[in-house]
Order: sequence, then structure tokens, then C-alpha cells
Amino acid sequence: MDGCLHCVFTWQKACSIFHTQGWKHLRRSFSTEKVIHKDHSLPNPSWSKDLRLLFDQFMKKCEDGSWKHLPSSECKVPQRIHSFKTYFLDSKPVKEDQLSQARPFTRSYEVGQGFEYAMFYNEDEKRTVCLFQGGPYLEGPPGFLHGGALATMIDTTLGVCTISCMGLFMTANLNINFKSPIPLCSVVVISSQLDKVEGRKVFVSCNVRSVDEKTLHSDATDPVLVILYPYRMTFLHLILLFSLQR
Ligand SMILES: CCCCCCCCCCCCCCCC(=O)SCCNC(=O)CCNC(=O)[C@H](O)C(C)(C)COP(=O)(O)OP(=O)(O)OC[C@H]1O[C@@H](n2cnc3c(N)ncnc32)[C@H](O)[C@@H]1OP(=O)(O)O
Repeated sequence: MDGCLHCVFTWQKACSIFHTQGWKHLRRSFSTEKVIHKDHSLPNPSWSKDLRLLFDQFMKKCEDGSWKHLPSSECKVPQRIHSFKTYFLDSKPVKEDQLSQARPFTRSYEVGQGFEYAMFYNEDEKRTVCLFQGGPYLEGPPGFLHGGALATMIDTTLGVCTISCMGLFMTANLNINFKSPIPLCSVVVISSQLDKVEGRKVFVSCNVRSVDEKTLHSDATDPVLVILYPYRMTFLHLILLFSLQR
């Protein structure tokens, strides 16, 4: 949710400044805000051999331009909730002092303890792949990953797929089949693909497999994501979005 709020704010603000004043003003406008940046989607000592190997394989695929690595960023922009106020007029957003503590859920744990992941996007195939290692603080059944933690990562992967192809969104419906438990600290591959678009509704499929692809851990059946501000987002936009966050 945080990632989504953050993204909506940044994107909406970027659009409005870009259209009225041009991109130089856009960058200047953001430069006065206090932003802390670190790319969490790069290898760190907590990454297992499997995660590093997969990461390297996907980085290799990026060399011909078919896949893109999506960097992460940790950004604290106090006003990021404002654009949501305009969409959800009757909702009561959190107070300013609470906002300063806000951060994307999946990036809120210490290194290696929670969600370790990297995302890759294939524009032609409208696919997103997330390489995910769930750390010890995400335990559900003893020794296994919590289903809610996996749901979070599925939602995030679907979200990145949707935002990359279509624009800003909210998840309206998400059904997950848990087929085989995931050992804690192991690595899985979450693949999502845009299937169809009906008006503002985006249907994205998703499955979660073991590294050797032999085990299907989970799949999400016909999740529906609703686009808030329809816009065709190109990779250039995503880069712009990330550079604004830094
Ligand atoms: C690449 C790097 C980028 C930059 C780096 C940032 C990373 C970026 C990734 C972020 C990754 C985090 C991902 C977190 C994603 C969340 O966690 S979102 C939070 C959880 N979701 C929510 O809180 C949503 C709550 N629900 C709502 O706010 C509203 O119901 C919605 C979904 C906005 C829809 O409301 P609305 O705009 O008034 O639209 P409404 O007219 O009701 O419905 C539109 C259409 O959707 C359909 N619909 C509505 N609800 C449903 C439903 N439950 N089921 C099926 N259809 C439905 C309607 O029937 C309607 O269909 P049509 O009549 O058009 O055919």
C-alpha cells in the first residue's frame, strides 16, 4: 500500500509539473524535499547462492534490452499521500507526523530478515518477474513462509506489472491458491503477466515457482487491479519516476 501511495503521489505530481513547467522544474521541485535513497534490489550479503545466481541470469538477459532490472528506492516524501486525497475524497489519510515514519511495507525490515527481492520487467511480453527470498521474520508455519508474506509479494509483483504496463492502480481483488509451502529463507520466482484490460480493470495472472521450476507453490487466479489514472507508462517514465525518488 505504501509503495502504491508513494508511487501515485510521485507520478501524479510528476505529470502535473511536467505538463505545466517542463522536466527541469520537475527535478528542481523534488530537489528541495528530503529524500533518502538506497537501492535495495541489488545483491547484499544475506542473499543466498540461488538468489545471486538467478539475479545474475536476469541481469544477463537485460544486456540485449529485452528485460529491465527495476531498482528499488526508499523514499520519504511527506506529501506523497496528497494525490490519494484527491481520489479518495472521503477517506481520512494518516497525520503528517505518522507519514514521516511511513515506508514501503516490503522494504521495512532489516537487511536479510524480511523481504529480499529483485524485480525484472519485459515490456514486449508485458511480464514481470520477482526473485524473492523470504527471511526469518516472515515465518508462518514453523520453518515455512507466512502465507500473508507471500500474498504481499504476489500483490507487489502484480502491482509492478500493472504500473509498468498501464499506470497507477489499486488492487481490487486477489485470490491466491497456496499449493505447496515455501521453506523459510529459500528462493522462489514470482512471475506475473498482463492478460487483458477491460475499461479500467486490469487482469493479471501470477504464479510462484521454485528455482528449478518443478514445484508450483502458488498461483493467483484472475486478480483484478483497477487503474486510477490511466496512462501508458513507458520504461522512460519508470526511470524518470525512480530518478525523482532519489
Ligand atoms: C515499476 C516500478 C514503479 C515505481 C515503483 C513503485 C512500485 C509500485 C508497486 C506497488 C506495489 C504495491 C502493491 C500494493 C497494492 C495494494 O495493496 S492496493 C491496497 C489494497 N487495495 C485497496 O485498498 C483498494 C480498496 N478499493 C478501492 O479503493 C476501490 O474499490 C477501487 C479498487 C479503487 C475501485 O473503486 P472505483 O475507482 O470507485 O471504481 P469502481 O467504479 O467501483 O470499479 C471500477 C471497475 O472495477 C470493478 N471492481 C471494483 N471492485 C472490484 C472487485 N473487488 N472485484 C472485481 N471487480 C471490481 C467494478 O465492477 C468496475 O467494473 P466496470 O463496471 O468498469 O466493468
